[in-house]
Amino acid sequence: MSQSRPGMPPRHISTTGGDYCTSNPKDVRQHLRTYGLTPPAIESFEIQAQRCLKLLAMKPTPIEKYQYLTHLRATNVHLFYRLLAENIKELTPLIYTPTVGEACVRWHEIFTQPEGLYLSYNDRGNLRSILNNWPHNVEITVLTDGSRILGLGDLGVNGMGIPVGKLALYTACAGIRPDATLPLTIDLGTNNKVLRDDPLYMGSRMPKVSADEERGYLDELMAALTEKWPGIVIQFEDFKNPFPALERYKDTYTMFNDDVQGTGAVIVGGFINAVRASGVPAKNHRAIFLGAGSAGTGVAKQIVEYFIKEGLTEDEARRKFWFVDSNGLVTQDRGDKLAEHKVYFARDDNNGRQYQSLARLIDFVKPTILMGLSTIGGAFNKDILQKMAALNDRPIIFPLSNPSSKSECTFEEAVRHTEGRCLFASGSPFPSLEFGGKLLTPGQGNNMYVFPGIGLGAILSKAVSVTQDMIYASAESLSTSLNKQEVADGWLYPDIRRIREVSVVVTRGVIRAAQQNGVDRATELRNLTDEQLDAHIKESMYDPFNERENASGLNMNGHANGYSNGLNGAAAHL
Ligand SMILES: NC(=O)C1=CN([C@@H]2O[C@H](COP(=O)(O)OP(=O)(O)OC[C@H]3O[C@@H](n4cnc5c(N)ncnc54)[C@H](O)[C@@H]3O)[C@@H](O)[C@H]2O)C=CC1
Ligand SMILES: CC(=O)C(=O)O
Ligand SMILES: [Mg+2]
Repeated sequence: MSQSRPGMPPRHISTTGGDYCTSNPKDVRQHLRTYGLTPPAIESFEIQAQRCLKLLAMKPTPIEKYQYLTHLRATNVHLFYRLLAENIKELTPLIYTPTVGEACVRWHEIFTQPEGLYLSYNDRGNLRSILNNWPHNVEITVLTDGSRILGLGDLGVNGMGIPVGKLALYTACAGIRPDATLPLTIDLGTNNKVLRDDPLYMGSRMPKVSADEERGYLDELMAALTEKWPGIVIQFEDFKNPFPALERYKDTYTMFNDDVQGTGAVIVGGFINAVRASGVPAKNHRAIFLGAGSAGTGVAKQIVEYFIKEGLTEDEARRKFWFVDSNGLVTQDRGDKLAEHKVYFARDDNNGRQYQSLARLIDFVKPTILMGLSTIGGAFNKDILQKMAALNDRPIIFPLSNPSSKSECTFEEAVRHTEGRCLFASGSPFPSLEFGGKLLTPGQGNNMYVFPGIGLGAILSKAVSVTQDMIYASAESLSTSLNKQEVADGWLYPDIRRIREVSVVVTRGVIRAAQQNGVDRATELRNLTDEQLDAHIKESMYDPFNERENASGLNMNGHANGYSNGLNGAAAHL
């Protein structure tokens, strides 16, 4: 790894096509003094991409492919994003769920280079000055404490893979410039003793600090981030208990919680289409949720809002949900102290019966909808799925836990055990399959369909806060973003290959909601027609294919992209 010179961006945070990029023309090579240090050919993107894809194919396992792509991003950021743009469906599972899950579990073993900022509990009092070490102007950060990474539990600072992966999607899906993104992991200790005892673990070896200590630390961090980068959008991600911070900061900072709010929005987006396709009116639906954590209750809260818009009273809407957690059906008389976020949905009509088994609860509730946000892989077994099929023409089955190993069922299981009749979306991707002479394609109910647009909408509108209306607007916009073919094919979510177009629609909805709520500071956007606003959104997006714009990126900080004077940083793939 080559070192940066003082005052220059560290080499590991690539904002360039790379000093040794084989597409650099002769004059750039001369300017960089790299002439002769790369093979003579001046290569097109297509040729470089061919080599990258060949190299990728040569890597036998997903984690090796992940490592290769990490290396590519670190050494030639524009090539990485071009490749991603052209192969988004194939590459997303490698840089995001499911592979990012394995990468986080093994982060301490596979770590080769820093890709974000780590702040520790011992750094308190100095957070503002440490932020100065970050060499770029930041517009958006994804922040985790690693305490609930996907459905994999507390992974401490190993959780860094999540901010890195989410922000790569911000760039790929919503065109936020790579150098405007900050992956941020706070090390407040971990309750994962196995990791703490592992000599390779790179975080502090103490148990997680108390809730009071966490609050004080986050207060300092939020103020520091906003002072350093006024207008920064802060996305909280994969906190075991995200509710206190969301409640505390939502009205005073431009922040949102992706697991509670983003997930709620993405599921409502697909759910609106599923309800339509089911043929059952909204008022006749009944939902069982396996898992009553931040994501489960976040999703249900947003669906309540949808049901209210469909004409139900809030109480009627709330009573459409039966939540099951690790202690069984969530009821008011269960005998344990319910966490605050579950109280709203706790049942009082269980006649003293405490349902422990999902199968028996299905017999009792006769649900039209089964949602999984429980982290329990395989929980929707054959018996459960067949019960749903027996009760409904088009059962809505959403196994949303991540990564794939934690999915409550696979697409294939859902299709086979419902005779191909289910309306399906999962958190992690599953392949299409042939059934009954038809090719069936699963929906992916993953917050990646909305968080890029929520973030970009907040940035462009210069929102002072991220309101509930902005979140809901992202859901509604997503539900309208399917094209005619996707609707005709019965899809619940648009094709991921159109994610950039979808992000424009979502971003526009978010900006309009910010304007209606009066939280926008970019008030000049209020006068734009939708067409003009779409054009403005597209224009603001980083385009890895735009040679001109990216060439000026090469000159960031007044330098051509020749920071290193050694060969160590040479891109092995080029
Ligand atoms: N598809 C998507 O976009 C998203 C998916 N998720 C996934 O949702 C899952 C849950 O996330 P959070 O709600 O934040 O976690 P959490 O830890 O807050 O909640 C997990 C819930 O599952 C329950 N649970 C655990 N074991 C159970 C069992 N045997 N039977 C029934 N319930 C059980 C727990 O009691 C708890 O209520 C994770 O796998 C996460 O990856 C989260 C956010 C977005
Ligand atoms: C997708 C996501 O945010 C999660 O599984 O936590
Ligand atoms: Mg998450």
